[in-house]
Amino acid sequence: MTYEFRSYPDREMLAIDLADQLASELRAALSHQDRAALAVPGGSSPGPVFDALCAVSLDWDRVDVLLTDERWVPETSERSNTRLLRQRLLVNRAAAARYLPLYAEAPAPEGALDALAEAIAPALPLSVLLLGMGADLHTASIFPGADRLDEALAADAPILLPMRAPGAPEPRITLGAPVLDGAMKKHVLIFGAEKRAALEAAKGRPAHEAPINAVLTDAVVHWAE
Ligand SMILES: O=C1O[C@H](COP(=O)(O)O)[C@@H](O)[C@H](O)[C@H]1O
Repeated sequence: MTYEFRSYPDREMLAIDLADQLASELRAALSHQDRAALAVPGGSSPGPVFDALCAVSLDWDRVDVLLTDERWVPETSERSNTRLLRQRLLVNRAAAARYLPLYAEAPAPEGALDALAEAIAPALPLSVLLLGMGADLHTASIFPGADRLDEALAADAPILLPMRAPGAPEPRITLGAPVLDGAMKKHVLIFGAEKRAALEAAKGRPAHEAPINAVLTDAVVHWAE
């Protein structure tokens, strides 16, 4: 597993530069295919990247945008990744993109899983993927110790899986590792010394202990303090 590690002087420069790279890769994908699919994380890290990316000029109406994972909470919740996306990415020029949701009103992810996966399937493979990572080495909602970890990491994992984990306060829904790993371009966004050290310490560990390792081959990791 080899990945490139890019260190930036600060988070603002990282956000601008990374948004620029994502935009270039989307443009390149759109130059030889009708539509491109962009998958992005939720959580606390990607907001500034979204702020820069939503303003770039590209054929957004030919871009499908989806989350890598969602917390099973309504959009009114502060913890909703969809809410973040609607506020910070699906605005400005990027408002023209087609959004493929990872949440529907149902008491649990199992109640909406098939319909959500069916809508995503035609947009695959992902053209451009941006992932986040927790200090526990989870990525998307593939957590160490999660109930369906083995299933999510398997070569024949479904597109979408429900997930429950000790480190996650609510049920989750997540893209499976093969869909993530199969993206044409892969980027991981991490901030802070703790995550950098965790990623370094993850080298050589099996993916069920360090899920991030399932998606790192040929990825670019973007880091700032
Ligand atoms: O819960 C989640 O966590 C990860 C990492 O989030 P961060 O707040 O540490 O940046 C995120 O990538 C994922 O999409 C989200 O659901």
